[in-house]
Amino acid sequence: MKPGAPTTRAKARAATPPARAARSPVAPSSSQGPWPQAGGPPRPQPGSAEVKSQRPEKRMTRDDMLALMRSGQIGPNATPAAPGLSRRARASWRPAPAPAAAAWSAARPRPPPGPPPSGPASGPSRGPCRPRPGPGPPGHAPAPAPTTSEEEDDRKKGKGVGSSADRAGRRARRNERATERRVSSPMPAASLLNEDDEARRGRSGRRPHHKGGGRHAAAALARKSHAEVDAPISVRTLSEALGIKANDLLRKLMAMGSMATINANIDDELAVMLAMEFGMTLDVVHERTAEDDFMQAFAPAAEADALQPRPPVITILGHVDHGKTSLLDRIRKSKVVESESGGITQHIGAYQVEYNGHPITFVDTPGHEAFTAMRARGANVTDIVVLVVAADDGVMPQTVEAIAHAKAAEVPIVVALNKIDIPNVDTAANVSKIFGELAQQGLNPVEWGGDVEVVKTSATTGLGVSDLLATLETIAELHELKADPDRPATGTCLEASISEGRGVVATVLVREGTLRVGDVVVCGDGYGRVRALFDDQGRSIDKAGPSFPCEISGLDVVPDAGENFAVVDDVGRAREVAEARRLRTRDAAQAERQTVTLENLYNRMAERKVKALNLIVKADVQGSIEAIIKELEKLENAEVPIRILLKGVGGISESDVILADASQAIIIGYRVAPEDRAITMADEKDIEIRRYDIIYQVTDDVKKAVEGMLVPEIKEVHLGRAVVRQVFRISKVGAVAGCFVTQGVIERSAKVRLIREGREIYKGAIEALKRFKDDVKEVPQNFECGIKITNFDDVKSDDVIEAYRVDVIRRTL
Ligand SMILES: Nc1nc2c(ncn2[C@@H]2O[C@H](COP(=O)(O)OP(=O)(O)OP(=O)(O)O)[C@@H](O)[C@H]2O)c(=O)[nH]1
Repeated sequence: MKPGAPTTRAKARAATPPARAARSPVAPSSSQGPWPQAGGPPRPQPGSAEVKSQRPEKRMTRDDMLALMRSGQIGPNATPAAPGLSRRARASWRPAPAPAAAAWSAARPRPPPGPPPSGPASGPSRGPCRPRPGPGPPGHAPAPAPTTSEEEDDRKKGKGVGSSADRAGRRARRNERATERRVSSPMPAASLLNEDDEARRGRSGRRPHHKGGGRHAAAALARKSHAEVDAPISVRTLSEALGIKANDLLRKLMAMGSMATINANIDDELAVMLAMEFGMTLDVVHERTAEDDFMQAFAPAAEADALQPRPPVITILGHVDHGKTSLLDRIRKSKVVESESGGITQHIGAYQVEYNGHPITFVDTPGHEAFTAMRARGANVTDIVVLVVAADDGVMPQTVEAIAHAKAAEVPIVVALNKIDIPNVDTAANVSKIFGELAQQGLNPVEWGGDVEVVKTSATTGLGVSDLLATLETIAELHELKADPDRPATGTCLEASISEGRGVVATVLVREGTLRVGDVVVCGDGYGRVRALFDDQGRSIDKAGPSFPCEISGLDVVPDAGENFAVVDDVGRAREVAEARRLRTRDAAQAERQTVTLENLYNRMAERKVKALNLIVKADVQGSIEAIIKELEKLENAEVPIRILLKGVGGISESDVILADASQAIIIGYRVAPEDRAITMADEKDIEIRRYDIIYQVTDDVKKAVEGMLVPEIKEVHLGRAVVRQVFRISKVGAVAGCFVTQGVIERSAKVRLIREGREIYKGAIEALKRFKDDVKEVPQNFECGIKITNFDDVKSDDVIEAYRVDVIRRTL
């Protein structure tokens, strides 16, 4: 990547809506003293109410800017009389919130006219930023304005606070810190130039002439070659930032194939390109969002000293029925497997066990193919994977898949060769066959000179289980797993659901820090204060440290499994992050809907003729929904699309029934019950609510329903042929063909086709089939018979009657 090229993160930031309104104000230092005003009202004093609502009141116009430049207050020749004029102050008529950047001359030498800077322009050349520090990393009090202590120190030490050199130095330091806090798009125009452009510019020292850039481009070059603009960028704000008439920008945009209006927002990249067209570099400044601050919580611990050993997180993976739950059961000496519906693990479970006085965390993931996504998550939170392979079955498709997940997570794998108690499986031949299968998947057993430990186990007898634990302990020790228990907790949501009486309950795995009752957490789109914490045995606990799995209640909405969570320092900030996320989720969903509408307009019109199976899926936990959806995806077919109109965690409500009624949908309740009113309404409206607690029953039923809706296949089966030898005309009956069956059989119920001179004359049914005077059901080859064709009397000698049957074949998926 070219230095300074836009990064994915920058793009993501660009897409992040600013959360300005709720941002914490910056408390100005008491030592700042009087501040030069840019013609605006007096600067508010620290702690005053005015400080708390510092928003731009008026954007600076180009004329304003020119007036300031003329007066010498800003610009390259700014006089020391206006040394502290902030960029914000330059850009808007409003009180400066805090001591800002020094004049251009102090903090950022103004780039000379001519070629814009090439290479990374994200360094000092990005220049001063307005001081708008974020509220600090989650879990911490908002950082004080960083200038305060230094200035106070200087003041106390009697340093020449008033000397302009000192002031400039301090301001430069402040600017550096402020730049670190600021989220600025590292997307200088120079980075978007292609090599040719750069080469051309390098040779000539000037930007190539752009047709249409015109006089204003030249003027811009003469005025300045670099600008900053706050996101979101409208044509108007860009025009003000660049000092180029909005009409010129609009014309240029049109030439670039983009229609816009003066108030339309344009994206960062386009703005940077537009600035380039006028020979300028542009930095897009994004207000630091609550999300940006929130994400800091996941940064690795800064202090190595703070790290302490933590329990390993071990995930059990493997093919269905190879004994994962039984093995974990044996390890826990509990009986989880007996409580599972249909004997299949349906949810992710996480447990902590003690071995040799050390805790080990186990994550049990279901082995059913439908739970691939869940398993993937399991592999991603884990330190070590135990791959359970049944000794009587060997490496199976989901074993291979599990290996892929473990490899993707780059974690060590220990193989538990389970069910070794089954007679005749612990033979050299069988074991070496399985070793071969493992080696084929890149897991070379230690016994074969590789590095993968294979431990023979029996969940039934307990054989080898302690060897397995000892192996895991050794590997964990080798990896020196550590975490900082003293920082605000972060971790992963493994599962979440709504529980009656407890509200949203999430199973989380703490990765760093310590989670406590009363902590405010953000998890996915949800937030809330942790009302209660429970361990894997359902016991109430006060806190959960690193690698500890626990259930939390108190979130306001059900987060998606796999979402990260972090503790933040107050509910307001948590709400801000969660609400911004929900907004983005909604916008994304809306954008998706719109895209579908536009892109598939014709398809959709055609679709109206197509039958579809509409479903509403309600389930106990998010993971179940994912699993059901994944299974249903396998039933996808062009003829009967399966439309999941609504999917959600929780019981079946009246509104679900209303939706089902309006859309002729079937409601699928997976391990949830309908509310009483929903049952009554469903009865009234004849809506089908189908309840399940085993996943394959859902898919079996949906499959049958889809198959029932497929247009059946119609197949003609030839039965026989008869030649008309003579025609009998009988009053009140009509023409009866006296025939000889030349091939096959003529059945009374058959359909017939009358062929004359090789051409089909008529297609119909047999009204009567007789042998002599008797009605018969069929007449075989080489026999004579009388055939009366329904509603057809134009039969002639030598006509051929072909009999056939129409089979309607139900289609399957
Ligand atoms: N003989 C024998 N049977 C075992 C052993 N381990 C598990 N089983 C049996 O194998 C079957 C499946 O065991 P589970 O523990 O449910 O298997 P699982 O891999 O967790 O299955 P899913 O949760 O469906 O993925 C059960 O009937 C167990 O009793 C073992 O070591 N020996």
